[in-house]
Amino acid sequence: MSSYIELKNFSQSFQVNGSKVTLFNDLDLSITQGQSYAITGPSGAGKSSLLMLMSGLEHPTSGQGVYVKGGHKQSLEFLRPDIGFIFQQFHLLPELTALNNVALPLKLRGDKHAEDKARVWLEKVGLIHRINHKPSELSGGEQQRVAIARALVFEPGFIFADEPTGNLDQQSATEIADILFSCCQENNAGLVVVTHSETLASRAQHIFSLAGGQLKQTANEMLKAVSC
Ligand SMILES: Nc1ncnc2c1ncn2[C@@H]1O[C@H](COP(=O)(O)OP(=O)(O)OP(=O)(O)O)[C@@H](O)[C@H]1O
Repeated sequence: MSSYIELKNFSQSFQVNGSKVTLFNDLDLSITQGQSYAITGPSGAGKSSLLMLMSGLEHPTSGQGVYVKGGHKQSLEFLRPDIGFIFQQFHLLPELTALNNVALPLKLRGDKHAEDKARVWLEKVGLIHRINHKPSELSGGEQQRVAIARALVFEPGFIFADEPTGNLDQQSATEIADILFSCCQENNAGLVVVTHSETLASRAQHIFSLAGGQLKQTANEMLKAVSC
């Protein structure tokens, strides 16, 4: 039975200098393990905010969010140990080698085989020859490969990626997208990608556009045609 995340009637607004700013109202969305999703939309539409809400790391102004695992319904806070994050700026720890960056989530969970498992993941993302390099000694594309390995090494049910190719040239972006989608598929992880790139979005099975507070599903075929 696949796990899933369900958001119902999600609304988010902020008080800025005494006036109310509404990002979205009554938004509904379901994310199922093993499926891939892209969220596109203009700058400031609330895509990153939505990612933080669906991961349970922030709370909506109103609405219900549930995480259903093994048929058991629980609040979104219980999702935290079961999600991996990937960011545009990589966010690797600068003092640690690639190996230790990837091993860290396992070490924090008390896994005695953390480094062996990290090595396997660095091999999967094509970086076995760079395991002792620190982030400053790696290219942007290599750092993002480390970040993907770190996000997936503890086999979470869901991966949330915020502009994962935003800092990369076209060739590195294509390579990173290949690795990200294939690794998530191999691990049966649900993948949610927030992006301005139509090329990246078109790889997802489900594509949404967030604009003017409305989340709308886009026909994948249409976007694929545009991005070709
Ligand atoms: N805590 C907060 N208080 C006030 N405003 C906020 C807060 N968090 C986010 N915002 C505002 O919400 C809006 C949406 O931000 P968000 O980063 O989610 O947009 P985005 O669609 O991901 O944009 P981009 O594509 O540029 O990254 C922005 O105008 C931001 O300033």
